[in-house]
Amino acid sequence: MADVTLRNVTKRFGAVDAVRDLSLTVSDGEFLVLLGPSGAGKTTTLRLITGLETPDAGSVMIDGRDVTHDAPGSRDIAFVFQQYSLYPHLTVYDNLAFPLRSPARRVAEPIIRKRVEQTAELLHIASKLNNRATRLSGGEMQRVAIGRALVRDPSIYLMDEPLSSLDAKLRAELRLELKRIQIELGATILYVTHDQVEAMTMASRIGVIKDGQLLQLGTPREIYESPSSSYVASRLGTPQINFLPAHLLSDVAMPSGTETVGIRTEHLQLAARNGGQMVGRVHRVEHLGEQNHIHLDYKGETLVTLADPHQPLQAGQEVDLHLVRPLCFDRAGQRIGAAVH
Ligand SMILES: Nc1ncnc2c1ncn2[C@@H]1O[C@H](COP(=O)(O)OP(=O)(O)OP(=O)(O)O)[C@@H](O)[C@H]1O
Repeated sequence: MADVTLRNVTKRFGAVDAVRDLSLTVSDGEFLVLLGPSGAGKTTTLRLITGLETPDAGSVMIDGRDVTHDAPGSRDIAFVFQQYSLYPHLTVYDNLAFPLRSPARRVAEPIIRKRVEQTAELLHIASKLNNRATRLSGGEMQRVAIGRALVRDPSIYLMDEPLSSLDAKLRAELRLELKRIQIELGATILYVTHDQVEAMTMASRIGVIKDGQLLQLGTPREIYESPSSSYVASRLGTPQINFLPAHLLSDVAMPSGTETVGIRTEHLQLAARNGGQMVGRVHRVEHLGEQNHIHLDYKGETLVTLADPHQPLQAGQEVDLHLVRPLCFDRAGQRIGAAVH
């Protein structure tokens, strides 16, 4: 496989800066996930790598070679789209074989057969090879779409929300399989999504992107535990991180300049009233099965946290709140270090 580098890449569409001065390296064998909301510039970034778009500034390198102005076909990239993009009139076998049968490749049929069968095994669709593409479930179709990228052994795989059209159960299954396959093949993958669970579970590193800018790049753990800004902190974690204005926490020691305190569920301990400084009132208890979501009122603000379902908490009850090393942010939303408690 290969590595891919974007150097100070900018792409504008009229007045819109779809990608702004973006620099990023996907290392050989890495599973890098770009995480961002709709319109963040994720698809444009992938299209710039494939050559379907040309940057207004900056360069794209594959394995140290500047490919910025090379034709898409010469870049040796496989792209998996959000939609299945299969040939409906062809069998699964022929759909998988299609990329290998291009006249430019001239791969011999016995080799094609071997590659197609290996790929089908890898994706657990070997028994479906003779089905027409339309005679498959959604999950099977998307496996074939992924398989069409995998048969080719390209420099890099680019994946644009390939699981987003599937139901939750299939998504969870394919997440695991994609990660397994990536490790088995040692594949280099750049995967874009707005789904934090996909990013957390599959990525070697996550790049958080917003308005065409890469805000932070790091391992899932780094991004979760040490977000550079309140925006990045809000992209990961369920329930979402709570933000409180610092002036409501006058008894908590925190670095100077702290304007907002970010409180994840693990930063907040609830205890029976025992004279603590911070008192919250349980507003609502949501039963989710293995855990409860607790909605608390604190000085007119709402905090949502997780609690053990056996913890006896009821709406209307007052509880002591203890903060454990929450995240502190300045006026601009930049992180300035955890509160000392
Ligand atoms: N061909 C185009 N012409 C004009 N504007 C475009 C074009 N392609 C993308 N844009 C704009 O560029 C910005 C980034 O779009 P992009 O599709 O890269 O975002 P995205 O993060 O992939 O979003 P989504 O998750 O919705 O697919 C958006 O504001 C979009 O409207």
